[in-house]
Amino acid sequence: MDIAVFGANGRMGAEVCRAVGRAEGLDLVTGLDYGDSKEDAGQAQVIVDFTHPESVMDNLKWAIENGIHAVVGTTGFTEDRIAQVREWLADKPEVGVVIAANFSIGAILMMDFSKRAARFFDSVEIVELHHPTKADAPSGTATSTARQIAAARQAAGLGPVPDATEQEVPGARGADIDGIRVHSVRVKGLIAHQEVLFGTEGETLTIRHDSLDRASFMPGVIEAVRAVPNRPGLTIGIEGILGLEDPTPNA
Ligand SMILES: NC(=O)C1=CN([C@@H]2O[C@H](COP(=O)(O)OP(=O)(O)OC[C@H]3O[C@@H](n4cnc5c(N)ncnc54)[C@H](OP(=O)(O)O)[C@@H]3O)[C@@H](O)[C@H]2O)C=CC1
Ligand SMILES: O=C(O)C1=N[C@H](C(=O)O)C[C@H](O)C1
Repeated sequence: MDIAVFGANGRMGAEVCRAVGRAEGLDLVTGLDYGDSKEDAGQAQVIVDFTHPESVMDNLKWAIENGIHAVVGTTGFTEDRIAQVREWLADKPEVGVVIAANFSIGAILMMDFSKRAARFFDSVEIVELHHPTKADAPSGTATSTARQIAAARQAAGLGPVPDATEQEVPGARGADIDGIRVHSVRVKGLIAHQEVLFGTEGETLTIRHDSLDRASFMPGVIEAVRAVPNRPGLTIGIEGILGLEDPTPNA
């Protein structure tokens, strides 16, 4: 299968180019970076996008219009963006698009465990920690985790998180995503890490995941690349591709 990588000179794109090069049955036809013409990617059956939230929609529109499947790791997928992608796909129902905020198996399990734990705890906050050159805050993974926890709390009939939100300094209590507090740390030496802290009377539960190397994302990316031609339409997250039940929105 012929693959083109968008963002090929970036931290993730370069790793994906190497992973595709090693994967049996996958051929890297081209790696594109900012400003490159997309023409060479026209030969590909699947594009993989790890670019920038400001670039990804143009790339995706182009791929769908040209009948090319896409695996997207770039973050920044709001509900409006997801709706836009669905609209483009309506005109090309044979095209498959997989969008996932995180391709690492450990991170996917961390989100899954957090979703399961959500209904048992009154308090919950998320701390995401990343390398200092990350383009966005909060991370796509933290946003997705917060949304999934909020949905699980609502389904269980829990009210809003009861903890104090007063702050003398703006930002001290983090961002509010669907009622869940999210704190973003940017520190040199880190790659991608997240803690979900739950609390109730007399006990806490902390679920932590660490990506210590970008290699952690590659098995998920390669699985998604192999799967996407057989999954027309939009797939959010790779839970279904990995055989985990109950895929939930994680834009
Ligand atoms: N889903 C997941 O599992 C993961 C997702 N990510 C996400 O992936 C994205 C990229 O992260 P990262 O690799 O660290 O970022 P980098 O900045 O290292 O890489 C992005 C690359 O994309 C290039 N680029 C920007 N626009 C375009 C375009 N239109 N066409 C082709 N290339 C383009 C940039 O070029 P230039 O520098 O010239 O602008 C840069 O080389 C982020 O949104 C990040 O959050 C990251 C890790 C895992
Ligand atoms: O930019 C990164 O590095 C990462 N981005 C993704 C996100 O925003 O969640 C996935 C992972 O956290 C690494």
